[in-house]
Amino acid sequence: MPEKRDSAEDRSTVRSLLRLWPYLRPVRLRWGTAALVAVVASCLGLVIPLVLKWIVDGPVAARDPGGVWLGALYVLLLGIAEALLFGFRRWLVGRPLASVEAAMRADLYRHLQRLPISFHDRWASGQLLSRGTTDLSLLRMFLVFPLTFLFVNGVTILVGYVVLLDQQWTLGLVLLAPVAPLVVLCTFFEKRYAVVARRAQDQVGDLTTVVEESVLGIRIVKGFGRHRSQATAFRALAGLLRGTELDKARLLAGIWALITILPEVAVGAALVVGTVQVADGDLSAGTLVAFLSTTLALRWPVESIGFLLAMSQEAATATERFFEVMDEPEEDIGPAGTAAAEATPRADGVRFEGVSFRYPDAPDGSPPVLDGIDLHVRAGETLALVGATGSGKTTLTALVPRLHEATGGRILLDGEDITHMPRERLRELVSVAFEEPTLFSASVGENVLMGGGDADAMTRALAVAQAEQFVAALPGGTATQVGEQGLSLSGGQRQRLALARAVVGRPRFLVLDDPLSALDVHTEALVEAALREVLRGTTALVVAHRPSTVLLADRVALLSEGRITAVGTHHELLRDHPEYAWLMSGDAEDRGTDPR
Ligand SMILES: Nc1ncnc2c1ncn2[C@@H]1O[C@H](COP(=O)(O)OP(=O)(O)OP(=O)(O)O)[C@@H](O)[C@H]1O
Repeated sequence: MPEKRDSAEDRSTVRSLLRLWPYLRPVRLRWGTAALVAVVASCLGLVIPLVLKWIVDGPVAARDPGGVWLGALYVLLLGIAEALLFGFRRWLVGRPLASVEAAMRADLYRHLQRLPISFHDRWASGQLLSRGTTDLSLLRMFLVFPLTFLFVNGVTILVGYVVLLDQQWTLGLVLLAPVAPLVVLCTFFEKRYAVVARRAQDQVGDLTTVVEESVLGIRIVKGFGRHRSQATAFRALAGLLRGTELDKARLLAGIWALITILPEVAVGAALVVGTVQVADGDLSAGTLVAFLSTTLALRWPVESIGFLLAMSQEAATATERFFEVMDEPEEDIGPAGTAAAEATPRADGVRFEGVSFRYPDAPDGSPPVLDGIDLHVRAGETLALVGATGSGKTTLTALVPRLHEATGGRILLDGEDITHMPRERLRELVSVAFEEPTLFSASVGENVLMGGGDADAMTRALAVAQAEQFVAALPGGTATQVGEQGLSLSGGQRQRLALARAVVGRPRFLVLDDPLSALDVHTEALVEAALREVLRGTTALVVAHRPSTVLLADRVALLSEGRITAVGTHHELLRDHPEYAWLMSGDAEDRGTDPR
């Protein structure tokens, strides 16, 4: 994962949280009303001690039972009003804040779809998953509770202290004594907690990655009997996370203890001073009762500050982690408008002119994967790309739909530079199928129609990919659910559906990265015969490892160490280029070594 860890000090908690404002803005009225309702409810709690003072100094002193009952009724009504108002607050914010979380999640998902492949190459999927789930849930909890209560409790404490100072300023000052040390301690705590909270949230991401990999790779894990080592790796990470969570708990326990003990000591001192004052006749018993009840009413607002700060810190970290992804630049969508699409370009096929490419995360000084590629795939032609493993074939094909950006040179489709085309149009023109076919949790039909076209086109495409028969035999035909949540298909069946998806929209340009590798030779021959029909009007670049696939092509280009070293027909290359002959001989697969 590329992001900085333990970087919570880079940005203050408040500055991090302020970035949530655009999401909060639509619900600001409701949130503001809810906060006001909570302040009123909380301050109602401070009226109760004043009623107690009235009861003690009034009806109790005058031995008037009717007055005491009346006072008790006031206290009961105040309590009920406080509870109702808090309930109302919850109702006001519950739904709007859930929609804030939903909006953030939708934005994150949309953004992830638009980030370049190089971003996804760099980031572990578990880190992205944890940001979209755990972090956003943390943020919703923060918006519902700590954000409101830091404000509400702050106002309550302020009002409470004004009431206390008003009742007896000397006792009030005794209670205020711990405020300064507490502010210093809280600041120190917040800094330490920020670092640990960040570490914990990153570790949750790492753990998610391990779980995800183990689930996706369960066949390998079982096949190689690696469940013990996977479990060990999982336990190690879980142990790390447990340690970090314990660090958090220790810090929280420490600050909670201080936040509880210091004010309690001050209350004890105020009680002693107050009792002496009552004994000296300087203070009424009712005032002392009211004073101490107010202090008790302030206990929760004061004690809660510790964990409210902790939750705010976690929310700030979650916000940082959310915006680390959101701040990543999206792929540029290319020039706006469709003017270029309307001007009918000359049919020129695909041209690579001096194209070079180096992966952004390649080590410094390493040679580029592709270097000065000049290649012309004529309009309507099928060109096979052959090369040793690791020679850059997949990389070259990925440059055509701009899954990666060429770092030098240019690629022209029918004479038009692909960087001058809107990306959407480019991807309409170019269709792709990869050796590793990915199917989504959707029906067979939906998977195929991702490539465009209609029901008739799908029937044709399934026929080309020789998938008609097995699809018809599926329990629900093309409506059968496949992918992770659905029926499991064989590798060859998946490849054929991926191929159908690539050809269904009858694209002008087709890029196939060894899409028939999992088929038996008979099925491959049938697919190729049908593909030849499709490819007649299409310019195609096909990565090939086997002579049977190469025979599908009009010409062949040999890629060697990132350069095109020969172009010609299969037979010309077989005759003139030992490396090609070696690659096609089958010995290459058997020996796994290069003839050079
Ligand atoms: N995301 C990446 N980051 C850095 N280097 C990469 C990345 N993907 C591939 N490479 C490197 O680029 C080189 C070419 O890889 P590529 O997948 O294009 O080869 P290939 O010819 O398609 O191989 P194969 O026939 O085995 O599929 C390899 O050395 C590989 O290690």
